[in-house]
Amino acid sequence: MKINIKNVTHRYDVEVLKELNLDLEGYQSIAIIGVSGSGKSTLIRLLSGLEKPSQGELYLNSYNVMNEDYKKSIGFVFQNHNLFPHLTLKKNITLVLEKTRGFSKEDASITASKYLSLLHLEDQEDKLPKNVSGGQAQRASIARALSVNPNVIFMDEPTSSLDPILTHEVLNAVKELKTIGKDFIFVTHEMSFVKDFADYVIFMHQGEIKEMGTPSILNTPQTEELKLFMEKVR
Ligand SMILES: Nc1ncnc2c1ncn2[C@@H]1O[C@H](COP(=O)(O)OP(=O)(O)OP(=O)(O)O)[C@@H](O)[C@H]1O
Repeated sequence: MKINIKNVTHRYDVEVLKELNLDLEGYQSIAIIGVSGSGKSTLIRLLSGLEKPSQGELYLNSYNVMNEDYKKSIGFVFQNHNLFPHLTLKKNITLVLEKTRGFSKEDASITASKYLSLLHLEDQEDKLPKNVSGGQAQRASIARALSVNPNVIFMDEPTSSLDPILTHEVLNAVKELKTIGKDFIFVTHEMSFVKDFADYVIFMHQGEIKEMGTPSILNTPQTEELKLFMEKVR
């Protein structure tokens, strides 16, 4: 994928991203890491077009991310699964496909089953979110994000609400998606997942990109901030 960030500043009550510039091309799976409050979620929300920057512009694959066509070409997985509680896992997907993508009932059903199976949920599709594990619900929300056939999938700490076993289960399922030909941009605190899945890493610190490069930067930090971060997460 190709990312171009031009002079982006974002503020809520204070400035959380500061004059960010970035030009990247040729990576398929980009991890954004950093301590809590460093601006990772803000950056991924801006890149996905969920929020508009206070200043500056962001482009993904040459689309301005505020473009409505762009927004239809991406999928987003939130920290919590965000499924409709009153709908089964399968209905959570078919509803989106029918209402926002114009799928017929039959096509929506076939597509939902296909992606639920890909995430190993074929025997759970008729259950409500409250009747499956947190890991299964999060896998269903990944299936939902994939079902609209996006070019890029964003994941904002998809395992932050899960225990270590469920985290492992969800991340293993994501690793299996490496070969499906999609691009991924994700925030995570799981460094082993970064090493296994990412082909590029962006390390944020206090609203700035402090270091970036292939995952090997994690083994040889050049800045004191990344060195300290790696000591904390190890
Ligand atoms: N909607 C908001 N309103 C006001 N301040 C916000 C909002 N969202 C984030 N912030 C602030 O912006 C800063 C960066 O937050 P952000 O969520 O991007 O960091 P993060 O690195 O993703 O943190 P975490 O790992 O805890 O999710 C923090 O100081 C946070 O309190």
